[in-house]
Amino acid sequence: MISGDVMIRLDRVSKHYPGQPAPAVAELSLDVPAGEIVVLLGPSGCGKTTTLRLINRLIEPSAGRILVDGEDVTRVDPDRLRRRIGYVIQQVGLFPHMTVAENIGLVPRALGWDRARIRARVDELLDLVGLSPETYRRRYPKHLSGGEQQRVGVARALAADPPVMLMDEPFGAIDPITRERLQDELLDLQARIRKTIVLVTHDVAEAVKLGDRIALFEPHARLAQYDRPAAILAEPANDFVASFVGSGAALRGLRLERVGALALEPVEVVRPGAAAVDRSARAVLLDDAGRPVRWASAGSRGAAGVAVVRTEDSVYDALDAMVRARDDAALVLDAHGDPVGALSWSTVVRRHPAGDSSPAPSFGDAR
Ligand SMILES: Nc1ncnc2c1ncn2[C@@H]1O[C@H](COP(=O)(O)OP(=O)(O)OP(=O)(O)O)[C@@H](O)[C@H]1O
Repeated sequence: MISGDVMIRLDRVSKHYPGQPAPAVAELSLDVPAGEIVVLLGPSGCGKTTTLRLINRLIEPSAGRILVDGEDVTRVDPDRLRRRIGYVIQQVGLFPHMTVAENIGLVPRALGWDRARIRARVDELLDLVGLSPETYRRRYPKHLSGGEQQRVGVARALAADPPVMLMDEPFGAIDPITRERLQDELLDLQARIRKTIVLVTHDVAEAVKLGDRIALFEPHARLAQYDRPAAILAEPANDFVASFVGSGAALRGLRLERVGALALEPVEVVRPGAAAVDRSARAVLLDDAGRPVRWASAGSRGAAGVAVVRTEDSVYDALDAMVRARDDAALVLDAHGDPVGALSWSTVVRRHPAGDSSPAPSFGDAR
């Protein structure tokens, strides 16, 4: 490793395509920490794909140095380099005449693994990306949905367990619902495998959701800002960044805040057949199985049931649940599913953090 935890270092890297008036990438310096997802975000033509392909030497730099795990990539044999760097692209690029198993097993075969080891690895990877090996290993790419093909593409990139993954608009061609699901799956996967991932997108929402850090480019790969998503949304470095992240930035920022970080109001739990005792607290009526049925107190009136969220959910999800329940508060459950308080709309809007200035949640359990 270079210093600290840097896995990829771009050091004043430029790429000037022959015949082009301006460089596609100009003197770009960027450190990618090990185990993080760094998103390259920016308008079309700003050099995101060029930057990505410089890292695995699909494109050679005109100037500057690129280090992967401390090694100058121009000094490494390209085949050896690419085995250490998984690569996932929008068009997936599965070979149509090969089965899913053969596609995933490409790199292990090139590495000379024996058949039993390849087969075991293929099944392990299919499981990892949520595809049943029995169902999928013998299928051909044309018999898979776009989302399934994308999962196979990810499995193939992971085949030789590379420490680094490059993903170029991996979910670009996928419908919005499947796209959300694949993004969630990528985050789940990353929590388990902790790769260093560089991912290209031009979608701000995707960048905010997936990125541990976002590198936001202006045209010609000029780095406008490199920071945590919350910082980019809250404190854009210049007018370009502010206009690129757009007017929905404040709302998007709520996806990054957890319900548990805000002050909750006390909730009284009322069991079937009992009445609320504490008139000052919100009371929620549970059914025999302990599921919330409706608010039992004055003040809160979910026209469409009780909005329920968990402490680890985002504040954005809490607002979404409130809007759907047509209510101004959501019941908050802990990781065990037990009620710990209520989050009110006004707390979100005024953003009261959890702390000693607010009343601690308290529970009357009237039976
Ligand atoms: N092989 C090439 N030869 C000449 N110019 C190229 C080549 N590849 C890319 N370019 C130019 O380099 C610039 C950066 O392109 P690049 O594909 O890296 O941008 P991008 O940010 O990934 O764009 P998009 O989001 O549209 O994919 C563009 O002006 C593009 O036209």
